[in-house]
Amino acid sequence: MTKMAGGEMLTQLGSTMAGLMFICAMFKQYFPFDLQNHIEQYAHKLIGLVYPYIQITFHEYSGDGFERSKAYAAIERYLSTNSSSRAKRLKADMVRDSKSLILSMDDHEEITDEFRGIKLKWASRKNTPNRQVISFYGDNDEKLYYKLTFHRRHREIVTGTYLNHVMEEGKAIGVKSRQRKIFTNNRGEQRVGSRRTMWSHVVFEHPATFDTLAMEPKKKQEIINDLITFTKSKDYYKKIGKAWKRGYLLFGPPGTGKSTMIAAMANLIEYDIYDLELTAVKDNSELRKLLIDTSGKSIIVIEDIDCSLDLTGQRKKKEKEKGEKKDGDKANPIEEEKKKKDAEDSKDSKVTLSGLLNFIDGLWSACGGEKIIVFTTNYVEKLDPALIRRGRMDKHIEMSYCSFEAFKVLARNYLDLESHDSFETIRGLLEENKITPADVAENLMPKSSEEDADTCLKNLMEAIERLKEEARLKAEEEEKAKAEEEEERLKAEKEKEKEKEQKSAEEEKEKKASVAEVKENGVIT
Ligand SMILES: Nc1ncnc2c1ncn2[C@@H]1O[C@H](COP(=O)(O)OP(=O)(O)OP(=O)(O)O)[C@@H](O)[C@H]1O
Repeated sequence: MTKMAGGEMLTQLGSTMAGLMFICAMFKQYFPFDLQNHIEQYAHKLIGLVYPYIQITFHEYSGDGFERSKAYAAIERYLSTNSSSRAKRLKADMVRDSKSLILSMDDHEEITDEFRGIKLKWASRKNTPNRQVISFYGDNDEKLYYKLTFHRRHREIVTGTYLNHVMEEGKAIGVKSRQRKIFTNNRGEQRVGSRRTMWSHVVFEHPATFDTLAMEPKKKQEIINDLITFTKSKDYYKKIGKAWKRGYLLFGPPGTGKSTMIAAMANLIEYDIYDLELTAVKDNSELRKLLIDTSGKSIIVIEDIDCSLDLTGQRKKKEKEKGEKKDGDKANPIEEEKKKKDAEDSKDSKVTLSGLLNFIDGLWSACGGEKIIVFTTNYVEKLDPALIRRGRMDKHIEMSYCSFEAFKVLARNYLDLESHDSFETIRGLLEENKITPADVAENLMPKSSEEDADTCLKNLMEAIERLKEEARLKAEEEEKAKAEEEEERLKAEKEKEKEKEQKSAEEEKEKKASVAEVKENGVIT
């Protein structure tokens, strides 16, 4: 056999390609579309007999063509991490709900993947519709799809394990890169695409994390472990036959970080937040609808549960202490109007305690994937034990006044301080006085560029001393009021006693008079 020179070989390859292209063009031009289809089908069958590879295609839009295929999206994300370092041509896109650009293989690009020693080929393809078909069906969209090719001896492992692995990885990447949202139900029904929902949302961007949360480290770590264990326990919950959900009850005085904790939780496990305003829910069936409309990987929050529902099922107007209007504040007409509307709404609402219990652990509560339900309250003792019993609220977390350990977290966050001469004094002050982390944080925040760490710590110590003095005066006043009350009570008791004595003296007198009358007249009346 004569050896061909490189240039000669290329020339021959070029002319072969040109020949093939010519045949294809003739084929497309002179054969009717239906006949082309038939010939292609037979050609595929013929190839299947001698070709040892299997191909699976994943179309971007399948079935009715309205919804983007979840499998396609998962593969896109899986390949975005796998292909971005290997493919030569990439395309970048900002996918809906994603916080960053998604890099994926460009159309007609190919890469190989390896799984348990098996080599697989992924290709990104695009079908440009045939003109005859466009004119007939009016469908002129390009169809994107991925094609997976592998040797037929690996069929079982690919269809049984590899594809699951791709889907799981793709979904996990999706969860990591998606923008998280915070939903609220107090804006009435909304239309999202073709469906209606009671939830409206914005992107959730709260910066709180467990690092910035002031709390005893041991307690904090316990909560972190609990949350992480929960997120990884799908199989465990399945095994024990329990819906994959967990309830947290956060209780403590205002300003101890209950809302901050919820934000830190959502940021840690990357869940969405559904902030459920119970006073805006009409009745139990609307509550159930709202629940069904929540997605998996979400934290459903009911803040100040004691203000939203009383134990007989009659709802009260929500009056959060922190939001109450101070005396002398000018009335804001919009606020006033809103309050009036809230009050009217809450008169119409009929959510009952049993409706809420059903919401937490009824049959519907298992729908839609993993969920965390959080209740917050300033008055845990006001809640019905049925509502917060273990199993419903699995973890009760007390958010308390600022301890020295919690203060150290705030000092590190706000002032970049690990230690300071004043820390021991502050430790003593915090042990003796009740001050919320919110108040400590407020004092540690520099109010101007002239305020350094020393000034902020001094401000804090003065604030605690002031609080101490206020608490002393308040205790004195309370003592005085109590003493006055006691005095009043004793005085009232004495007067009552005196009245009683007077009354019995009068009765005695009357009795004596009537006896004398009987004696005198000899008649019993
Ligand atoms: N434990 C904490 N760690 C860090 N910051 C805190 C903590 N507690 C309070 N803060 C600060 O105080 C502010 C108010 O706290 P937050 O709203 O979380 O308290 P809360 O307990 O939810 O109050 P309420 O019961 O009134 O809703 C927060 O924005 C945060 O800056």
